[in-house]
Formats: sequence, structure tokens, C-alpha cells
Amino acid sequence: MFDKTTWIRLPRNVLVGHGVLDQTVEAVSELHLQGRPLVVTSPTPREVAAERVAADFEAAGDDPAIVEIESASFESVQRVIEVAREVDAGYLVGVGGGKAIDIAKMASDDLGTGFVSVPTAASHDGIVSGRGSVPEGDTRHSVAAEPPLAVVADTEILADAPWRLTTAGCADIISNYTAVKDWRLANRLQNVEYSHYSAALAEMTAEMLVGNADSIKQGLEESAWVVVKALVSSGVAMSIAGSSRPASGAEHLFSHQLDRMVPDAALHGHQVGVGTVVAEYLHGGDWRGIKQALATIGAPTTAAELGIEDETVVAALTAAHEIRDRYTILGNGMNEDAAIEAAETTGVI
Ligand SMILES: NC(=O)C1=CN([C@@H]2O[C@H](COP(=O)(O)OP(=O)(O)OC[C@H]3O[C@@H](n4cnc5c(N)ncnc54)[C@H](OP(=O)(O)O)[C@@H]3O)[C@@H](O)[C@H]2O)C=CC1
Ligand SMILES: O=C(CO)COP(=O)(O)O
Ligand SMILES: [Zn+2]
Repeated sequence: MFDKTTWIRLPRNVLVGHGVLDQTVEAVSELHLQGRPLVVTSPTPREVAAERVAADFEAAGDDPAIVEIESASFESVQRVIEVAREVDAGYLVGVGGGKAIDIAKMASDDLGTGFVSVPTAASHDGIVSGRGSVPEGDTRHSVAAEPPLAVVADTEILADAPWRLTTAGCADIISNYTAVKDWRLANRLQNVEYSHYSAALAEMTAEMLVGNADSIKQGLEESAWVVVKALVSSGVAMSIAGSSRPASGAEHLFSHQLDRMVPDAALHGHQVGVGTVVAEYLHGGDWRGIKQALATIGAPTTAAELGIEDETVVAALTAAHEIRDRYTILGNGMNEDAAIEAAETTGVI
């Protein structure tokens, strides 16, 4: 008997463009949500966008509440849950970078309410995905969570955000190349479930970004548009897969290991980009092309540019396979000599 089931959860409304922040209330009203909105934000995004969003809800008679978090932690998730209960929130609106959005995502998952994602930085594909990532103990990788009901990505705001956040988003997309190679390898060697549709979408997204690398430039709103659309596609690929496989392979294991060893040393996407250069080399692929694309965009390609010691990068490469049960080109791990050889050959150290 055929007994396969696929349940793909996707956002219903995705708005990307100049000034769409002003359409947040309209995008939400189409979702027929009940109750008060609770806007979840962090200090800078509050000034940049969240106060405006709250004022628009107020003007529409929706009686919004607002909560500001400082750190990406389970304490923050807990605080948002408590505030949501106190104010009897019907749904959450995450306004900010990955931190505010992930806290809103994880809290709404626990509360059983929906949430809306309003990114102020195009820094990684978590801003649209059904994956939540909040550090807990030694765990750094994402876990399944409900995706946003709607995404409102205002390119005017995203283009104005620090450029390094956008280059991190670009590198997170470019990492789909090696993530998909690892996924295919795991499918062949370990019979890991694989989706051709999801893999094709993730690869195409990376290819389009690399193909447009020359035109992705600081200060150009169109660049923010290209990057955020790619982040949406990457999020959709993960939703189709029902896992982060199409967007996370060995390069992400390396980045998560760096997060364990030197927390907050560099942005997620930047670490992942450097990991992609090494992983592509291990796959025997065009690592020079990937390195060139990252450099063209202005993303780091070396340990020094990440601001991380060479020895730490080598140690992270040798321990990355221990991050989670995910088969990749790292297999049962690299030894130190192999890690040094790969990092030196690719010019990462
Ligand atoms: N769900 C997933 O799949 C993934 C989730 N993550 C998570 O996302 C988080 C990292 O996301 P990231 O976006 O890099 O980090 P943050 O949300 O911390 O944002 C980075 C910095 O940019 C500031 N900022 C945000 N928007 C603007 C803006 N428009 N103008 C000026 N400054 C701005 C923030 O200010 P302020 O400090 O005031 O907030 C912060 O200082 C981590 O918690 C990580 O675990 C990472 C990868 C994947
Ligand atoms: O960052 C992600 C995809 O870009 C999520 O991947 P992880 O599941 O490895 O955290
Ligand atoms: Zn990522």
C-alpha cells in the first residue's frame, strides 16, 4: 500500500518591495487572525520599524502590545510567552533580524498562535523558514517550528541595514550548493529521504545569486530585493523538504561548531560562506568559483576576515561532524592534518 504523506507548511502572504512595511496591517487582516497583536522586537529594529508597525495596528484599532528582547536565548522566549499571556495576545509579529524573528517564532510555536515575520535585515534564510534556532546548551542547529503566516520584507529598510548583514544573507544562500551535494550524498550512502523539487529549488536559488553577484551592491535597493527573494525561495525549499537539508550541510555544521567555540565571533552567514569554500573543495567542486562569488559580494572568505584564529577554524573543521546526526562530506570527521590541508589549499587560513 502507498503510505507516503507530505505536509508542506508555507507562509500565505509574502510581500517584498519598497515601502511594504505600510501594508503590514493589510497583509495581516487577510489572514483573519483573532485578538491583539504582540510585536516582538529588539532595540535597533524597534526604532527602524517596530514602532511604526505598532502605530499602524493602533490606528487600525487592533490594540497592539510591544515587547523588546535583547538576546537570542530561551529566557527571551520565556519572557515573550509570559507577556503574550499577560496581554492575551492573539498572534505575534516578529520585527527585526534573526534574533527577534526566531524568538517570535519559538514563542508562537509554544503558545499555539501564529506569527508574522517582518525582517529588518536580510541576514539569513531563518527569516522565512519553518525552522527556529535559539542556542540551548550545546545545541546550535535549528529545530522544526511553524513558519510565519506572512512575511513583510520592506526593501527600503533592508537596503538601509548594515551591508554586512546582507552579505551574510548572500553567503547563507550560496551555501545551498554544498548543502544539496551533501544531501544527495546522504541519500546515496545512507538512504536519507531526498526531494528533487526541494533540491532543485535550493540549487537554482544559489545559482541565481552567484549569477547576479556582480550586481549585488551596497546602497542598491534592488540588491536587497534580489537577496530577500532568494531567502524566501530557500525557506520554501526547506518547507518542501520538511527539514533544513536543502540549505544546511557540512558548511553549517562548521558554522555551528564555531558558534560553540567562539560565540558571536562572526555572523552566521559569513561563517557558513567560509565553510562552503572548504566543503566544496572536499566535494572536488569549483571552490574557486564560490570563493570568487563571496569575494565579489564582499563576504569573508578567510579565517582572518571572519576575525577568527586559524587554529580555531581547524579545530572546528575536525569537530563539525559531531554537531548533529547529519551525514555530509565530513563523514566520520576530518583529522587535523586533513583539515589544515583543506583550509590551506583553499586559502581559508
Ligand atoms: N531560524 C534559522 O534557521 C536560523 C536562525 N538564526 C538565528 O538568527 C540570529 C542571528 O540573526 P541576525 O539577523 O544575524 O542577528 P540579529 O537579529 O542579532 O541582528 C544583527 C544585528 O543587526 C541589528 N539590526 C537588525 N536590523 C537592523 C537594521 N535594519 N539596521 C541596523 N541594525 C539592524 C541588530 O540590532 P539589535 O541588537 O538591536 O537587535 C543586531 O545588532 C541568531 O539568534 C541565530 O541563532 C541563524 C541562522 C538560521
Ligand atoms: O541556517 C539554516 C539554513 O540556512 C538552518 O540550518 P540548521 O538546521 O543547520 O540550523
Ligand atoms: Zn543558514
